[in-house]
Amino acid sequence: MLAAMSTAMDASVPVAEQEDGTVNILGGKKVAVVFVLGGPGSGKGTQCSNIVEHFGFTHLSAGELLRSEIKSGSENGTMIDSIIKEGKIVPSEITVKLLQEAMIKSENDKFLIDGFPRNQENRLSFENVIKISPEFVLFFDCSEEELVRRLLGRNQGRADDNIETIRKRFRIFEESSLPVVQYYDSKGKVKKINAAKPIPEVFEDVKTIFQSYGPKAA
Ligand SMILES: Nc1ncnc2c1ncn2[C@@H]1O[C@H](COP(=O)(O)OP(=O)(O)OP(=O)(O)O)[C@@H](O)[C@H]1O
Ligand SMILES: Nc1ccn([C@@H]2O[C@H](COP(=O)(O)O)[C@@H](O)[C@H]2O)c(=O)n1
Ligand SMILES: [Mg+2]
Repeated sequence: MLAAMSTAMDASVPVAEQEDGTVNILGGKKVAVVFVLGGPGSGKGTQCSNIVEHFGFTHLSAGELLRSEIKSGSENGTMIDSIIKEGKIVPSEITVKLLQEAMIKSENDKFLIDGFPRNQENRLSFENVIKISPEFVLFFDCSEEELVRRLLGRNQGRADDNIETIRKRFRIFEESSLPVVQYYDSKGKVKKINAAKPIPEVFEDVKTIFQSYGPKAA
């Protein structure tokens, strides 16, 4: 539902109310949000970079935001660090606040939210705080055997890319993240990609999905 309200960001931008009559964290500015999910190492970050380059989205990786929070020496840093090393999921209020700050700071109206929502608590917290429904969920599907190979070969110095934590991350993915994918699937919102193919071939399939968002502005 469009309403002629002014926003803090740009008074000329049309604003949208949610179904419950409340407005989103961007003062009601209409934005496109795509959640990007898939097992650890399925290529979410790799493909998000391609989507940013071709379609002008802003990429917000929940994992990256949490790692930056650790590096910044914030009061929650030590707690976040130990949760990530255990492959567990950080309390939603922390992650949603980081996403909220990043979205408010950005002037873009198209966001890829990578690695989120990781569980139903994440999903509900985003719905309640951010008040934006995703356009769709991009889901990268790949076998665990291939994912282990990729994660052990990633070499980016991540504290969770060791076989012990990788196994824990897979279990959390199955127990907590797949139910979120199933939830959105039941609403017809999941676009599943075969992520076992080489990177350029995966991107060909991704491109087909994003075609309607047009090329990145020059
Ligand atoms: N289709 C692919 N085929 C082979 N290797 C790939 C493919 N996609 C990504 N990779 C490689 O696999 C590793 C993991 O990719 P990436 O970091 O994009 O995954 P991710 O889903 O973001 O993982 P995480 O959830 O751990 O952040 C990287 O080294 C990347 O170069
Ligand atoms: N919504 C999220 C996303 C991530 N985490 C934690 O960060 C780790 C790394 O995430 P990547 O997406 O970069 O793989 C992940 O294993 C979680 O520990 C989180 O808690 N909540
Ligand atoms: Mg990633």
